[in-house]
Amino acid sequence: MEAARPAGTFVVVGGGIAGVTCAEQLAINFPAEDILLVTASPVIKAVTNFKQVSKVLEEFDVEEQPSTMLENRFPNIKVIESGVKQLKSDKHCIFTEDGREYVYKKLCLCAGAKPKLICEGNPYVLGIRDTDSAQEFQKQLTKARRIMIVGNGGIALELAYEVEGCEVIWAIKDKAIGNTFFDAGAAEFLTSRLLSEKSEAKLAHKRTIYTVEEAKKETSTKSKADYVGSALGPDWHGGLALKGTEEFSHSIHIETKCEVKKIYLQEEFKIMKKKSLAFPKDHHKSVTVDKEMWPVYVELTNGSIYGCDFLVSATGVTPNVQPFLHGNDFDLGEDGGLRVDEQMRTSLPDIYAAGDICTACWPPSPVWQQMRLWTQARQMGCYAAKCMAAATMGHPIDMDFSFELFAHVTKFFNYKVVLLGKYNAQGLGVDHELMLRCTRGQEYIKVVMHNGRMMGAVLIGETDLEETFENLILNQMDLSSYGEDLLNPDIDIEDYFD
Ligand SMILES: Cc1cc2nc3c(=O)[nH]c(=O)nc-3n(C[C@H](O)[C@H](O)[C@H](O)COP(=O)(O)OP(=O)(O)OC[C@H]3O[C@@H](n4cnc5c(N)ncnc54)[C@H](O)[C@@H]3O)c2cc1C
Ligand SMILES: NC(=O)C1=CN([C@@H]2O[C@H](COP(=O)(O)OP(=O)(O)OC[C@H]3O[C@@H](n4cnc5c(N)ncnc54)[C@H](O)[C@@H]3O)[C@@H](O)[C@H]2O)C=CC1
Repeated sequence: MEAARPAGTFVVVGGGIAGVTCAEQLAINFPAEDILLVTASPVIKAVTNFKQVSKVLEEFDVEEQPSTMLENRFPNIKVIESGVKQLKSDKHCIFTEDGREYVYKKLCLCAGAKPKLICEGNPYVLGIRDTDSAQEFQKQLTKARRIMIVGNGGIALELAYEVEGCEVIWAIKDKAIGNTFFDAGAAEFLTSRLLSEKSEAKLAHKRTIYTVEEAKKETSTKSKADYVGSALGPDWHGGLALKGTEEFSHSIHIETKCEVKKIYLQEEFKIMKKKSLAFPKDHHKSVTVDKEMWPVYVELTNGSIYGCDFLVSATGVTPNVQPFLHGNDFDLGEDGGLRVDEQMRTSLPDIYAAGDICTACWPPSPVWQQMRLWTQARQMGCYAAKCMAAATMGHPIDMDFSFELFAHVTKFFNYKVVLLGKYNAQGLGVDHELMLRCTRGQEYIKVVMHNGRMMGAVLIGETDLEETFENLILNQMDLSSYGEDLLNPDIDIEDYFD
C-alpha cells in the first residue's frame, strides 16, 4: 500500500450533485486548501444555469462532465476516480479500490442511493439510476413489444408518458397514479392526458440541457466494478429515444391496487399451465387470454397475469451506505440513510453527509420534508460544506433558508408541476381543508389550508401562482377572510397580496 497523503484534508465522497456542490463550496471557503473529491463514477455532475426562481424555488440544468472540468474551474479541487471500499472513522481515513488511503480532517459522504428493486438479480427486472442503466433500458426497449412498469413515483410517471411503440402495463399499489407527488384529483387530471394519444408536436424538454456526450467517451475507458454512477435527473430521457418495436405512439394499461406476487420465466410458466391476459385495448381490465409467448410473466396480487419482454422496477431508492458501515457505528434512519442533524453531521465525529445518502433528522420546519431530489441534493451539499467550514473556523451557522419550505419544480406529462410545502397535506391528519381549481387539459391548482393558513400547494400547468403561494405559505398569514377568492380566476391574486 502506498504512503498516506498528508493528514488533514477536507474529503468529499461522491461525484453526484451533492458531492460536487459540497466540494465546490469548500473550495470557495478554503481557497488555500486542497479539497479531495473521491468518486466511483468516471464523470461528475455539474449544476449549470442556476436560477433562483423565487425565495426558495430554484431551477438549473445538469451536465455530466469529465472531472478535469471541475478541477479546471476550481484548481484546489483534486478528483480521485476510485470507489471508497472502507472507512475507518476512528483513524479518520478512507481506503479506495485502487489501494490508497486518504486521511481526512472532515469528511462528507455523498454516495447517493441505489434503486430498490422488487427482485434483485433477475435479468428481466431493470432499474434506472444512472446513464448506464438508462442506456441499458433503452437498448432493451428497442427490442420490446410489451413491458411492465412497477412503482408509482417519479420514474414510473416519466416512463408511463415517454415510452412509445410498446405496450405498457403499469402496476401500481395505489388507487391513482403518481402517489408520491399527487392526490387522486391531480392524478385524474393527468391520467386524461396519459390515456389520450400524445400530440405529434415535439414535446418540450423538462430542462434544456442534459449532456452525456463527454460522459460516453469517458465511460468506455473505465472499468465500472459494482458502483453505480450518479443519479440521473431533469430531462434524463431527453436525449434517449424511448421507443419499442411497434409503430403506435402510446399504449398503456394501468392495473391499480396491486403488487407483484411472482415473476416466472417462460419455461416455468409453461409448466404451470396458468393463463395470462392479453393487453386490454380499451383501458379496461382484460378478460381475453393471451395467445402469445413472452420471455417473462408477472403475476399480480389481484390475480392478473401478464406476459412481457421485461419489467422496470421504479420502486424507490435505498441510501448507498454499505461501503461505509463496516466497523463504524453510524446511526441510521428508518429509510436506511445516515442520520444527520441540523448541521449535516452524522453520529460520528467529523463525518457529514448530504444528498440521497442521508436522512434529515433535525426538527423540520412545519412546511418542509425531505424527498430524495436533485434540488435537495444541491442544497444539502452546499449547506454541509458551510457547516464543515463553520465547525473548522469555530463560527456558529444558522440553518439554511432553503429548508424553511419544501419547493420542487418539475415536469410531468409535459405539464409544469410545482409542489410547495405540505402539498399532499402530509402529516396534517384530517384537520385540513383543500381548495381546488381545475380547467381540464390546462391547469390544476390545489391548496392545502390548515387553521386558515396555507400549508401547501400543487400547481400543474402555467399558473404563475408559485411566488405568491410561496410567500403565503412562508408568512403563514391568516387567510380565512379571503375564502374561495384565493383561487378565484377573476381576481389577480398577486395584486391582492402585494
Ligand atoms: C431516472 C431519475 C430521474 C430523476 N429525476 C429527477 C428530477 O426530475 N428532479 C429531481 O429533483 N430529482 C430527480 N431525480 C433524483 C435526483 O437525481 C437525486 O435525488 C440526486 O441526483 C441525488 O444526488 P446525490 O449527489 O445525493 O447522489 P448521486 O447522484 O447518486 O451521486 C452519488 C455519487 O457517489 C458515487 N459513489 C457511490 N458509491 C461510492 C463509493 N463507495 N465511493 C466513491 N463514490 C461513490 C457515485 O458514483 C456518484 O457519483 C431523479 C433520479 C433518477 C434516478
Ligand atoms: N421529476 C422528478 O422530480 C423525479 C424525481 N425522481 C426521484 O428519483 C428517485 C427514484 O424514483 P422512483 O424509483 O420513482 O422512486 P419514488 O420514491 O418516487 O417512488 C417509488 C414508488 O414505488 C412504490 N413502491 C415501493 N415499493 C413497491 C413495491 N414493492 N411494489 C410496488 N410499488 C412499490 C411506491 O409506492 C412509490 O410509488 C426518487 O427519489 C424520486 O423522487 C425520479 C424521477 C422524476
